[in-house]
Amino acid sequence: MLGTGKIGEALLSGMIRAGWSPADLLVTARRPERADTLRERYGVTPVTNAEAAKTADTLILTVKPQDMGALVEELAPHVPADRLVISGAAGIPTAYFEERLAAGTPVVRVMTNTPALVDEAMSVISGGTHANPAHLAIAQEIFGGVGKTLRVPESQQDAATALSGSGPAYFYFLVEAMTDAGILLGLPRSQAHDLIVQAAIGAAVMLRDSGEHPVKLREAVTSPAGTTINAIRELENHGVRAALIAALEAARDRSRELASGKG
Ligand SMILES: NC(=O)C1=CN([C@@H]2O[C@H](COP(=O)(O)OP(=O)(O)OC[C@H]3O[C@@H](n4cnc5c(N)ncnc54)[C@H](O)[C@@H]3O)[C@@H](O)[C@H]2O)C=CC1
Ligand SMILES: O=C(O)[C@@H]1CCC=N1
Repeated sequence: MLGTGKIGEALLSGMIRAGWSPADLLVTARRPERADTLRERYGVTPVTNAEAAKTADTLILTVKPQDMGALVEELAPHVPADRLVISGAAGIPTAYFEERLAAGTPVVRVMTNTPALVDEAMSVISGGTHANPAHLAIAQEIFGGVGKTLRVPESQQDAATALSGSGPAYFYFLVEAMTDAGILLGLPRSQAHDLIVQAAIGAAVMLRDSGEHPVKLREAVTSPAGTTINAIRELENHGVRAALIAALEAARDRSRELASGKG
């Protein structure tokens, strides 16, 4: 794991929960204190990027897109062409790595999300030019340990980033806003928070397990001349549906921009 920050640590902890031996996992970090923390917390071995490049079978790059150029430049002289390189960065295409690493290097691009911390990630996987089914299977095994995986053509990665990569943030934002609404309606903050979080969990499980379309689920909540339809009318009046479509389009566009190296 190279660049073990929030996503790298979430994946690392998930791999250990899924049965990977810490003795088989190498990590790199920019700050020595961070490396010490990872060693103490997980029993993994901190190494330099160059050491990882030379010795690890699979390199998982989890630095920010803006830091990827420097990392790949540092790795390039050391990575043998038979090493699998997995990038977890938003925006950056597999071709970026193929152009900078040894000819024929297999590259897999994965967009995961922070619920990897609770084994409920959604990880979207695409292979580059030299990634064969065995390479994709390795990525699927690693990320399958922290949640669901889906293989998509790389052309869909920016959209997937907007939907599931960033997706948890939208739900946290909604919970925050609805908790504020609870305050306005006179509930204590902690109670408002608990009510909304449990409503979110209940709705998420219904969405996953009921087999019903979201429209049907919403209709079942929306009684004639009842409370819900008044709320829905306000959401439509305020253009919330259009706002969400525009928001995800903006996230998709930013992912595309990151590919072109815009910091
Ligand atoms: N945070 C999220 O929800 C998601 C993030 N991602 C992607 O994951 C990547 C990492 O994001 P975060 O974990 O949020 O960022 P982060 O900043 O928490 O982690 C990146 C880590 O890489 C380290 N680093 C940077 N350059 C390095 C180098 N040359 N050598 C060693 N370590 C280095 C930094 O010190 C930092 O600890 C990004 O590319 C992002 O697009 C993907 C899905 C979701
Ligand atoms: O905001 C970001 O750029 C990263 C990628 C997807 C989620 N977080």
